[in-house]
Amino acid sequence: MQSAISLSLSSPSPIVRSAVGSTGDACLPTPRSLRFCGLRREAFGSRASLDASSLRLSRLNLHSKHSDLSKVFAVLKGNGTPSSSGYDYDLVIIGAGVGGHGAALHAVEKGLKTAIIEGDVVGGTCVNRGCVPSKALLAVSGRMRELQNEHHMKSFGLQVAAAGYDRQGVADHANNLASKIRSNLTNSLKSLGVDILTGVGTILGPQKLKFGKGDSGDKIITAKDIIIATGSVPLVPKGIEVDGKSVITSDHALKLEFVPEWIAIVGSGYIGLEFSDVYTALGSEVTFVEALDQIMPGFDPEIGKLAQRVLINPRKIDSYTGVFASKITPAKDGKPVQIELIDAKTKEPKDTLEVDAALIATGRAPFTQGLGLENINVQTQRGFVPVDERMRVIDANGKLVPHLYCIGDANGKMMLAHAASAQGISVVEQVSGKDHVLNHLSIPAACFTHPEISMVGLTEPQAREKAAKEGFEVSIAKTSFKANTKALAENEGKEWPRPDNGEILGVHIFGLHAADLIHEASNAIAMGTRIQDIKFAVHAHPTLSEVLDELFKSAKVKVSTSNAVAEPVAV
Ligand SMILES: Cc1cc2nc3c(=O)[nH]c(=O)nc-3n(C[C@H](O)[C@H](O)[C@H](O)COP(=O)(O)OP(=O)(O)OC[C@H]3O[C@@H](n4cnc5c(N)ncnc54)[C@H](O)[C@@H]3O)c2cc1C
Ligand SMILES: NC(=O)c1ccc[n+]([C@@H]2O[C@H](COP(=O)([O-])OP(=O)(O)OC[C@H]3O[C@@H](n4cnc5c(N)ncnc54)[C@H](O)[C@@H]3O)[C@@H](O)[C@H]2O)c1
Repeated sequence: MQSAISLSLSSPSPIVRSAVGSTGDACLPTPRSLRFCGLRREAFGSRASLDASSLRLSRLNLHSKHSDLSKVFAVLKGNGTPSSSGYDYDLVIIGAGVGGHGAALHAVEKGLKTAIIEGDVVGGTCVNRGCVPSKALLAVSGRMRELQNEHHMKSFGLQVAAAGYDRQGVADHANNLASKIRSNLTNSLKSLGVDILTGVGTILGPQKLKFGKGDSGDKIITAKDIIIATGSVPLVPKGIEVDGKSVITSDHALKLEFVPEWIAIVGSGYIGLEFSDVYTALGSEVTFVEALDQIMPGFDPEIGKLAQRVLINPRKIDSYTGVFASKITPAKDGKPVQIELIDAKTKEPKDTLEVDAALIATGRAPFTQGLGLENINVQTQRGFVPVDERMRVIDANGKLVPHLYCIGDANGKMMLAHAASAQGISVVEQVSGKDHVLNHLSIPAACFTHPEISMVGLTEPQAREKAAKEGFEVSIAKTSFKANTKALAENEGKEWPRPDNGEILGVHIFGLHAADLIHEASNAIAMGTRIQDIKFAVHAHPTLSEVLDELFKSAKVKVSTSNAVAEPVAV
């Protein structure tokens, strides 16, 4: 992965290339283990390629490409120079999850003396209890599905004996991958000289913090700027008793300590859907319990329907919608898990389910315990730290708290690993003297089911609502990839540009490698590339990327470039 990315840079300097190589080589397992110190929480605490640290190290190289040699050496030297700001550090980040890690790496690149405080293990949710182990399990479920698909195998002329799995082997695979990436992340911080301060970070006042076990041994430090990156934990609604065995959250499920015959998944968002893919591939029957009127309510409605046809209907999955799980009692004394369902609107009792296990996937709660927000007059809103569009923290009087930022799950803007990291980078740009506002509508998201769902920008109803409010038309373009030579499954894409100026408002893809394909669209949105220009970009044949080529070409826009021919609008 590293060499593939650095080669594509055509870097003029061999030093730059070897910088990546040597930093990458430094990513050996660390003997130092960081331990959680004193704070209680349920579980205290990227994606297409799982090696997030390699990606970030490569990104460091990518930025360095345009710099002069002294900048390259500064990056290599890392964080050793004393802060010129008069504070102990230029930047202190509380929380070494993906958000904190991304911010720290960018801060070193910018020459800031940086420290990161971590109360548990480096990598946070994504690496230890989120993206990485869940994608490792999904990699297993993808292979199981392929091997179990006799018809598909036969079409290649392949014969495969009955596919089976070793539960502990699968669990070890997920755990080992998380450990490896945790080590990589820790070493990438160390090799750049970021000070990793162990313990709970608490803000004492403006530009002042302490860290430690919360006792007299705590150390006080000062920082010119502070970033809160304390993440989130599973949200368990009232009335649900989690015992970690038969009633579990994603924290427990990722350990795959058992594969239940019948599991109820409460909540059909990202976590619910991805785990339904894993459990059904491993032989479980799944019952969804969803409070809203349809399953997968967060997705674009049409894509949701399509996904239901492929990801739900043919599998051993049934669902209850429009109901709350009001009370869940773990299995005990030979009795199964009891789930009491009430009507989401009337609150009348509806049904009682008896299942082997229940996975609670009803969202995540921001984690700000012990952070000392009261010391700087900041009140959380539904638990989230209030921020403006530049991630600057807003106090209880609606005023910005100088030099204080909050990124990632703790601010609730977009609970995704890459969003946390991008927000961190954006803040570092600002504290280094360059204004930067992240366009959240350009941040892609993906659900790593088989096949995948991906999206960027608005859903169709959101685009129509915006159009009605702002007085423009929306053009809807759709394409399907049923007979593509490269595609082994159906791929469908949808997008909605503005016909008057060609701006892309949203793109949604369902199908093989949708999570990778979305980036052409998200980059186009981020860069402000319009339909009338991108439709002339050439895609290699035969590749899945042609689904986007077709999508862009089929969009109807009124405007044209010098190369483009104006087309009539069909809304
Ligand atoms: C099962 C699952 C699968 C997921 N899959 C994906 C995916 O495929 N793609 C994706 O983009 N996102 C995914 N996510 C979401 C992603 O994990 C989060 O959006 C991301 O981890 C948020 O990063 P963060 O840095 O804000 O917080 P976190 O990763 O939660 O890190 C916060 C860190 O702060 C530390 N901390 C907290 N308080 C303190 C304190 N006071 N002092 C010191 N340290 C403290 C914690 O110990 C933790 O290490 C998934 C989440 C889950 C649960
Ligand atoms: N591939 C990815 O990027 C990925 C994967 C997993 C998680 N995540 C992130 O983690 C976060 C949490 O994921 P999630 O799936 O837990 O949350 P979610 O918000 O995506 O879905 C929660 C679902 O639970 C339902 N619900 C809530 N309370 C309920 C109740 N009492 N009874 C029945 N249904 C109820 C909601 O209506 C909703 O559909 C997401 O915001 C997501 O961004 C991302």
